[in-house]
Amino acid sequence: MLKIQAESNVPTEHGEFRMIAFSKLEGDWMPHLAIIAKDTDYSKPVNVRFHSECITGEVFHSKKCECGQQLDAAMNFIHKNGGIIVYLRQEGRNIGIINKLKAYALQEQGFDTVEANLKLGLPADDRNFDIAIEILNILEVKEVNLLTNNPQKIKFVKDSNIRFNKRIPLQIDSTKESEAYLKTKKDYFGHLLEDE
Ligand SMILES: Nc1nc2c(ncn2[C@@H]2O[C@H](COP(=O)(O)OP(=O)(O)OP(=O)(O)O)[C@@H](O)[C@H]2O)c(=O)[nH]1
Ligand SMILES: [Zn+2]
Repeated sequence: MLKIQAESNVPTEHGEFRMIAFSKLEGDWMPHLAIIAKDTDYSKPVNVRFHSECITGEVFHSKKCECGQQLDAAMNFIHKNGGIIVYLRQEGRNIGIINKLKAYALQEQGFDTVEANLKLGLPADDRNFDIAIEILNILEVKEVNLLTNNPQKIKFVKDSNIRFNKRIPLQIDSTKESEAYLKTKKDYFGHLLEDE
């Protein structure tokens, strides 16, 4: 059973958060994390971001995607307005960093992000958000405002016991390197992205 393995306060550039590690196993090196703003009011809809891990974007500031900037924007918003970032160990839409780098190598040859996964015999997106729902239940969250552009994340909440109040868009301006990636998100996955 998924449970809280450890928790502590963490001061960050965006302010102080409570960080909680969730896993079935105590010795897990890659637990899912909840990063929670101090004054979060659970009696109102809670601002929640489901964020899938992206080491290239978040740690190394890759320009190929907007994950790092989305995480920063979400931390900023949540520190100001209360809420929770559920940080999911779903690197590369859950294909892992080795496969993501293989997919990037194919993208260098001209395949888009979806085609590259399919060419590797992998699904375009191998994620589900059941574990994020489980984490919200452990935290006793009843109703959410979801920070996302991804309709799949909204569907997972709507199909769960958690009430969906509204979506908060989390759009980052595209760059020349991320333009094609964002276009594929919109055209193939139906992401709710406004034209710039
Ligand atoms: N397979 C693959 N994964 C990628 C690629 N670029 C980014 N990713 C992964 O895509 C995921 C992006 O996840 P999220 O930030 O949760 O975002 P999302 O599903 O786009 O939805 P939003 O909530 O709108 O941001 C991360 O796990 C990245 O590692 C790529 O080219 N190929
Ligand atoms: Zn990324």
